[in-house]
Amino acid sequence: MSCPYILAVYRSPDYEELGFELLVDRLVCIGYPHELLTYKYDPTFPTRGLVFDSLYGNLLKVDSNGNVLVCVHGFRFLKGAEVWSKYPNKFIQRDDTKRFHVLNTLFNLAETYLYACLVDYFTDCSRYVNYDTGYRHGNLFMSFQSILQEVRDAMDYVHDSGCLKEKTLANLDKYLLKDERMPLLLSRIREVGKIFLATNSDYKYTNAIMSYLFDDDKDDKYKDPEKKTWRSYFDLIVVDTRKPLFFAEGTVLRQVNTDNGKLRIGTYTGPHQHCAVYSGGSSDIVCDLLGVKGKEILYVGDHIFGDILKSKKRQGWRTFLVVPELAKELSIWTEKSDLLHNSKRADDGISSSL
Ligand SMILES: O=c1[nH]c(=O)c2[nH+]cn([C@@H]3O[C@H](COP(=O)(O)O)[C@@H](O)[C@H]3O)c2[nH]1
Ligand SMILES: [Mg+2]
Repeated sequence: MSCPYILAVYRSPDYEELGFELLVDRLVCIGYPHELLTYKYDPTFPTRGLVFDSLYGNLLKVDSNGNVLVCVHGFRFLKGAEVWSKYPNKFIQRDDTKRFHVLNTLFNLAETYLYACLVDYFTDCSRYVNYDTGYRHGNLFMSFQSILQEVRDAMDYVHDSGCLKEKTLANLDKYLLKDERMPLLLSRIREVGKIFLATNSDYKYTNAIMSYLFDDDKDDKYKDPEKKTWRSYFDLIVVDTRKPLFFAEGTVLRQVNTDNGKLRIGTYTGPHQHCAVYSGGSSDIVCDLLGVKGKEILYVGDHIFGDILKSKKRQGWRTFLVVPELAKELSIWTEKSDLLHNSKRADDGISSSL
């Protein structure tokens, strides 16, 4: 199992809003205009899986074959002819990852909205001259490609510097959904199999989040000495996994000292110890430590590339992609089934009269 959005479900839109504000702060800090601070995160605009075209600065919704379904520049939706002129046959080569950046994860929602805000701002700002591939300000040219790079760097900064984690931990009730049934669910799964946790987060953050989710605080344990720590619900815990690298060569496996969160030096070579926490490693090491083969593993993740594709294609693991948005989509399909049915009938009617 991966951790964020699987075991730890962030509250939407509060968490994305926090990510967006930290991203804008970072951009302003590195020299972007202060006016950007006036943009407020709008959860109704971004959706997961959009593609940012770093040549023309557009956000695209494409189907699984690369056909462009929707194209938006800032907040302006392009009409059919405009889309055709930029994308011949209304089609893109999604494999061109230098040009097309796919915004796959729920962490990317704030980033998606930020691309729209930046393009909206620079397009309307009289200080900048608009070009097809970016903006000119005096003798400075800012390409959409450089905007992409700077936003990506800002995103990594927000994660790596710890500012997002710090704010999340300071207000866990606001940013995390807690489901009291989690310990029971994991206990039931463990009756029939083994459970492991593999997360890219570090131990300190994982421990804080999981302790909160499992009510694993010291006062409670004092009252009830039988109470189990969150770690006891797992057969194996690996942090700092660096997926997708984890599914290939991986990194050195080290043991975490759970008293102080520090890594023990040297590569861990001993047998697996229950309730121990490891850092790094690879999917092969997980199989060895648990004594299982690839196809015996069901891996639950929310990242179609980093979690699902890599584990399936490289290791033959069975996979389970969590797509929380589907619940909303399905309820729309159910609630509006009459409308959708009538619209299909009208379509069929038009086709048969042609
Ligand atoms: O540098 C980064 N740039 C990113 O775009 C990014 N997206 C997620 N994360 C971090 O990944 C961790 C979640 O990992 P898992 O889903 O594997 O539990 C969490 O700790 C996240 O902070 C990022 N770090
Ligand atoms: Mg994840």
